[in-house]
Amino acid sequence: MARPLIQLALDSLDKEQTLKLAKLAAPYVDIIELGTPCIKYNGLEIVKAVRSQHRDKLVFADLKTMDAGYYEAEPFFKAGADITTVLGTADFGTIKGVIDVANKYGKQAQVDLINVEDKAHVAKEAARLGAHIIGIHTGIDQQLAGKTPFADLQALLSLGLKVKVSVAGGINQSTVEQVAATKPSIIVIGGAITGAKSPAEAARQISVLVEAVAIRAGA
Ligand SMILES: O=C([C@H](O)CO)[C@H](O)[C@H](O)COP(=O)(O)O
Repeated sequence: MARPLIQLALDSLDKEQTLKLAKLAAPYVDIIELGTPCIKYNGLEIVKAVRSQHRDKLVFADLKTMDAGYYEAEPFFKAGADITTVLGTADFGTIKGVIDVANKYGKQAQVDLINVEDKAHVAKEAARLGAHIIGIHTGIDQQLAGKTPFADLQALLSLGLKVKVSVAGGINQSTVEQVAATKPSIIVIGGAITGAKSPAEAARQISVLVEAVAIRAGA
């Protein structure tokens, strides 16, 4: 089995701290995400900086677009982002706009199902519109209320849509094997790496755990 890609989520407002964390964890991750707080604070410049420092990684701009999809996402693709996000709670016209502009640049649009009531309906429609990735996402505030993404991930995967599936929401060294075993395309890890005493070691541990699950599944 091809292992899921590992996405490092960077949610700090501090540009230097963001670049430092990206550098420390880069050897162990496939995708570097500029999280929504980071993108709102630092804008296009942080995308350009990460793009130029990590030519071999996918750069993810977590715009969480809610309106004017094509118009909002285009400058981020031009700046070097490979993937941008649009909210599943947005109008399908907005979602289509982000998909269209992603296709124009040979990039990818991710539909984030955070706070979406009928996830199956939105996921099916997003897939029909040509979304490249659909994301199950338990947000930071939802995590504080004790929620996890695991049941929603199973439900989305069981739809069998022809689209990549990403999962985010408080995943750490204790839960990443259980998540990897369900075979999502992308596993997002934020706080478990960025909040660790040694972010590089935490990222290394996670990559070893994900690799081990893939090897066991292929055996
Ligand atoms: O997308 C995120 C959040 O909504 C803030 O924008 C996080 O990057 C995502 O949840 C991953 O971080 P962890 O939950 O800390 O793993």
